[in-house]
Amino acid sequence: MTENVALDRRTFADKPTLAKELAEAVADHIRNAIETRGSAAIAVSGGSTPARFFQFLGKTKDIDWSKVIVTLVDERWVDDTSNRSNALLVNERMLQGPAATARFFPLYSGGDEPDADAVAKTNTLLAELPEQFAAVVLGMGSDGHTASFFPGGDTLAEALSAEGPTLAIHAPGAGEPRITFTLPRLLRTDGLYLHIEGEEKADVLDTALGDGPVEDMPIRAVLRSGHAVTVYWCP
Ligand SMILES: O=C1O[C@H](COP(=O)(O)O)[C@@H](O)[C@H](O)[C@H]1O
Repeated sequence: MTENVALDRRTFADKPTLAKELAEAVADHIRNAIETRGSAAIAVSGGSTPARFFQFLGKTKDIDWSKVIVTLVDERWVDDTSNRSNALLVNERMLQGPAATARFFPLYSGGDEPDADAVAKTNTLLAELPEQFAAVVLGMGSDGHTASFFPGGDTLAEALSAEGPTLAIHAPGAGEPRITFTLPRLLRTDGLYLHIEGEEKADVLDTALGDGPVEDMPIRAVLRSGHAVTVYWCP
């Protein structure tokens, strides 16, 4: 097992404070990437946790948002009018105001299933991404999934090892078919964050940091990757 000696766990008093601090950290990465590489790309999670963080980040004024690409670490295979769509959340909560001039690269490319053609279409769009993300912000489910690396996922092993950039995955706990960036592609990032809230998820993280198979708690693949991970947590 690869021990992650580079785990930095930060605790915040409440959800608004965490969201503001995380937005400032990601904004720093964006500004640095624009300064050093001319543009910045970030990949963010969906679900319910990041909404407040998206609002703070999207309101950041001292970023040239026209040089920023925003994408998702994973997506449910639903169109962007569905309340299950991670893209809808990003559009409604982040890509308003100052951030409205950012480019958004969706992972959902149409149809009922993320079949080979649909994933190829998404991957063609993603070929425009810079080699390195400025920041990747992961979430985590109470089953230990992150991105769409779900326990029991039919392509989990490939998702954790392939170059990608994305692939389709189906899992009993996933709700819908999913598309996810692969772990190797997500690890090509300046900053890697795990944003979790509440005692239950802190306990899940503690369990994940113990021994046990990656297949049971795929977040372990991130924690054991050797990449520095900064955990943002609040009660
Ligand atoms: O389905 C998903 O769930 C996880 C966790 O979401 P949360 O609602 O518990 O915050 C999320 O990180 C992932 O991007 C999303 O597709």
